[in-house]
Amino acid sequence: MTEWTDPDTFAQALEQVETKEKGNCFEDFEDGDVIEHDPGLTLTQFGNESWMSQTLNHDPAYWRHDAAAERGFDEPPVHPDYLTAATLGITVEDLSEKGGYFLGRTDVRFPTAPVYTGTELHVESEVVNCATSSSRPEYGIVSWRTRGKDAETGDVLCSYERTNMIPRREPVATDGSGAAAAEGDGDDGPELPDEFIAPEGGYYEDFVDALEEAEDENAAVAYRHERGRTQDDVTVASLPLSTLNTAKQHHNVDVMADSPSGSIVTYGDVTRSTALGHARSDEETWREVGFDDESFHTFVAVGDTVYAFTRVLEAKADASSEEAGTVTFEHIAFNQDDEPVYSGTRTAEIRKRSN
Ligand SMILES: CC(C)(COP(=O)(O)OP(=O)(O)OC[C@H]1O[C@@H](n2cnc3c(N)ncnc32)[C@H](O)[C@@H]1OP(=O)(O)O)[C@@H](O)C(=O)NCCC(=O)NCCSC(=O)C[C@H](O)C(=O)O
Repeated sequence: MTEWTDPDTFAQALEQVETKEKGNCFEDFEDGDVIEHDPGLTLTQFGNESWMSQTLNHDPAYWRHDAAAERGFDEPPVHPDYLTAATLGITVEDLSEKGGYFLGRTDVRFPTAPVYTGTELHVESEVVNCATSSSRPEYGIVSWRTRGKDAETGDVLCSYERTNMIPRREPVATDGSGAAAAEGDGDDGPELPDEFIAPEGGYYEDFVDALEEAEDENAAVAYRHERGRTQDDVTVASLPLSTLNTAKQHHNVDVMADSPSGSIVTYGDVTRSTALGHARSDEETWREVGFDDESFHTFVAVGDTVYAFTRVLEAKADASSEEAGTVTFEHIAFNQDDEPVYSGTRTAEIRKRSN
């Protein structure tokens, strides 16, 4: 028998054989396609606690039965960030395993809440838009509407619309207008207010008071959170794989050496959940309502530290419980060089001070 493990022979064999490909390229998606994702995942207590502990989401209602009961839950529920990350993770093999960067997401909602551990997740996605990238000929831009359902009841537990850059099989000619606009628009951005106000505490009333104070002056309610989380092998590779996220961006250093990031990068949902964990540690969260206009601005890699900045946009008395009001925040995750890496708006019910 031929000794195929002789290095020269093996190199020739590797060049000549077909590669059994994984994932899809831009050309494989068409508007209106519906994809039922084969991987499923049971939302376990272990998965939930691993996600929450590593992203510093330590709200006791998700960890302790007494704290859960006090917040109206039957038991510590599945954290919405873990549910969102698991819903997306299951879709990766079909949608983004080829190596497309996660650019943004909007309309993240939880129609059936709370969700408890032991629930089996079944996920489907519909292609809602396929666009040419005007700046990157080797990529297209694809958006999908995704729904994560309870496999037993069919209830939608988490839904959102996500956009990724997806590699093309064949690069196309582009007009380069995206890159040109970015270089030459000369826009310095909006001016900052004269003053920044931080709420005194983390209750609903603290946000209302701070917004009222800001209204009287040229001020904004905005502050940074002290905690940071340096990215390591667990956050970069283990957490995405625990959600069945097979994107090579998170665990294949060899392939990623030749990519725009040059190395493996943190799963967008880890970056975002970590920043949200920092923000939540400075507030009295009651329930998560939803997330919009999420964008990933630049890569986060092993050794980078994820910090968070919060701007309070609005506070309204209406909420699902009299114990809470509703607050809309803009959260910005940033790195050790103060570069924004993620931004998005979040609407959450925040507990009122008890009388
Ligand atoms: C990915 C980048 C390196 C691209 O940078 P750059 O080339 O400078 O271009 P732009 O950032 O302007 O964007 C490229 C085109 O994409 C469009 N875009 C950008 N954001 C959105 C959005 N939210 N929705 C729709 N379209 C968007 C721009 O308009 C550009 O279009 P065009 O001009 O026509 O070409 C850089 O953006 C970057 O580094 N981003 C961070 C990416 C990242 O780190 N994501 C998280 C990690 S990857 C991941 O989590 C994968 C995940 O597992 C999964 O599988 O999804």
